[in-house]
Amino acid sequence: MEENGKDSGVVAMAACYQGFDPAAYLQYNYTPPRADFERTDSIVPWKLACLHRAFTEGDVSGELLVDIGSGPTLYQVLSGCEVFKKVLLTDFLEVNRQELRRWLQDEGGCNMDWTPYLQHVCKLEGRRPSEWTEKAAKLRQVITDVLPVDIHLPQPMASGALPSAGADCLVSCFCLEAASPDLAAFTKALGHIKRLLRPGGHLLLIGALGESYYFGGPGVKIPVVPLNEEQVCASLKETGFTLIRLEVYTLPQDMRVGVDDVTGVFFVKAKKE
Ligand SMILES: C[S@@+](CC[C@H](N)C(=O)[O-])C[C@H]1O[C@@H](n2cnc3c(N)ncnc32)[C@H](O)[C@@H]1O
Ligand SMILES: O=[N+]([O-])c1ccc2c(c1)CN[C@@H](CO)C2
Repeated sequence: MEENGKDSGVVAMAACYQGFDPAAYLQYNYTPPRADFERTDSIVPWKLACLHRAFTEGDVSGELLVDIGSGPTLYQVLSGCEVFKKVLLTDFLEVNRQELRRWLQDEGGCNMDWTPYLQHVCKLEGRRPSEWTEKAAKLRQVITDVLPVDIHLPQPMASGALPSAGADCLVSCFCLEAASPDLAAFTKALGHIKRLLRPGGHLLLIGALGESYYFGGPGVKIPVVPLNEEQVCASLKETGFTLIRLEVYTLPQDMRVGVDDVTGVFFVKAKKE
């Protein structure tokens, strides 16, 4: 711990993110092959299927869904937007919050066309893919804000950002392990975000397995806490979450495209008792 009370590893992680490039990040991870809706073994369709099932199997409900560490993406809430009246997106970087606001304001200038994602989730919902325009409108209606967040603070969001009882559901994808200097900080951050969730609320957590770095832009190499399934389960247990389901995706060789050294992806559905 440094004299100003900030952990040096956390300060170093924040410095790594100063070069983060939303457009490059989207290009690296959210275009084919990693986002190929014609391939059953592509990563993004697998994530969307996990999220769709988790949001629609009947035990998740309430008013408010909060996505922690949204980055420049909103695939995380494409299913949740049909279940919750209000959705908040959050990120540490203004460049990412701006990217999300550009899409929400629908005034052009976005670095991403989410149409194939909207169409794919409509299909998962048994709707015609052409209903993607209704889903886009629903998203723009329920996502009421894009707010700052810092998972390393005991109170990750500004006081008053959430109702005193907390959110009814949290989703967080590739954030904690990619923003933490080590496993202890990862686990501590999990405890911090748990405080944003009401008792009985659910956490849907997606993350990288076996990853030690990723590129957040050209030449922007960001260290990642390499996790295995046992460590994920141990951190959830240590922070008092009840594990409901853990699913694991192992990357086929052609999904390893040089933008990181990730070997697998985990999906966790857990509950705060
Ligand atoms: C790998 S990206 C994940 C983006 C997106 N959720 C996804 O699924 O692709 C990691 C995100 O964590 C954010 N981040 C970095 N440090 C953070 C912190 N201290 N608290 C919260 N988020 C942080 C970054 O700004 C970035 O958007
Ligand atoms: O394949 N994907 O869908 C995908 C999406 C985002 C990310 C990864 C893979 C792996 N690296 C993480 C950063 O730690 C970010």
